[in-house]
Amino acid sequence: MVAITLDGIATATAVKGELAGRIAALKAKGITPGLGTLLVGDDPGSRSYVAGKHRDCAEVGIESIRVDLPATATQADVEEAIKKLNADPAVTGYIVQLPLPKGLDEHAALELIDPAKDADGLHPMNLGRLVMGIEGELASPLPCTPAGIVELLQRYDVPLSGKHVTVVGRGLTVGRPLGLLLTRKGIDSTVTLTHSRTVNIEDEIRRADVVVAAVGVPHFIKPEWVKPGAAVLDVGITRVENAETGKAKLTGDVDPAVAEVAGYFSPNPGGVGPMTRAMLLANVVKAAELAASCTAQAGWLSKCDDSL
Ligand SMILES: Nc1nc(=O)c2c([nH]1)NC[C@@H]1CN(c3ccc(C(=O)N[C@@H](CCC(=O)O)C(=O)O)cc3)C=[N+]21
Repeated sequence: MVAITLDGIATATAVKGELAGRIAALKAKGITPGLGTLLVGDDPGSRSYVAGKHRDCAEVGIESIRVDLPATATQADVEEAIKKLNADPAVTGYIVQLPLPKGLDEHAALELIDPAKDADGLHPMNLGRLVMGIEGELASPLPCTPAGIVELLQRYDVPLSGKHVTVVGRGLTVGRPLGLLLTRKGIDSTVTLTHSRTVNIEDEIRRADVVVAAVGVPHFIKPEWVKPGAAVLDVGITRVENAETGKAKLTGDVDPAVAEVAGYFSPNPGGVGPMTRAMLLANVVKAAELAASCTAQAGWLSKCDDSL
């Protein structure tokens, strides 16, 4: 069997196309959605992702506001930059690119983000709303990678209800919130959330209808661990820079031979990464819409800005 490719590039293009009308409607009301990014330090991977996000914004007609701080920035510098983004009316949503350099407190930084502008859905209040399973007007923005994973699976009609999903990795941006999202009413998967201390991890993977690998260990998932026909999503990425050419080699968490056993396979690059970026744009547009309709407490907004 050769797996059906879950094409994240094509699917992200479709998602972006669907945002165009909403962006036009906002602009007609005099509102331009604006994505802010805060990047600290000079990690080449982070630089490349942030650059990608700004290109995406330009492509769909969203403003982007880029704030870069040097690797030597202190916690106070980072917090001051966050407060400025909270106050900047051109920024309808923003992200603090993670990981922050060693020594900086990520949790304190995330907690300072105005929840109404939290384009990553990583503010504790928004994560709390995800835990509570709040939907509709009160729903929080979803973390972009989990949202992108579910969107990709749904658009390819991969069954999730009652299915067993094994998530490999329990990180803040992927594994942990993905477990919460997949077990929501309406999605209804059964989730096994595995990590580096899981005993016999291959057994947990073998019984999965859907495997999501987000560990950052090159080619960790082996073909003999995968149930034939399962959907396998390769999320983790390891980047090795070639000092001479300056080019980076990207290696996913899944052994490419898995594509011969799986029923569906999302490659890396070209799979979940572009979907993550598309979901970020969707969150920014949604934040701008909520600000525009001034749904105040009903939305992610803690306050209603009459100037909008
Ligand atoms: N606050 C925060 N939010 C994030 O969403 C976040 C983050 N921090 N830190 C790092 C991870 C990683 N991440 C990626 C997004 C897109 C691609 C992506 O589009 N990748 C392309 C290839 C990109 C390339 O060539 O470098 C692909 O998979 O096809 C990859 C990785 C978002 N993250």
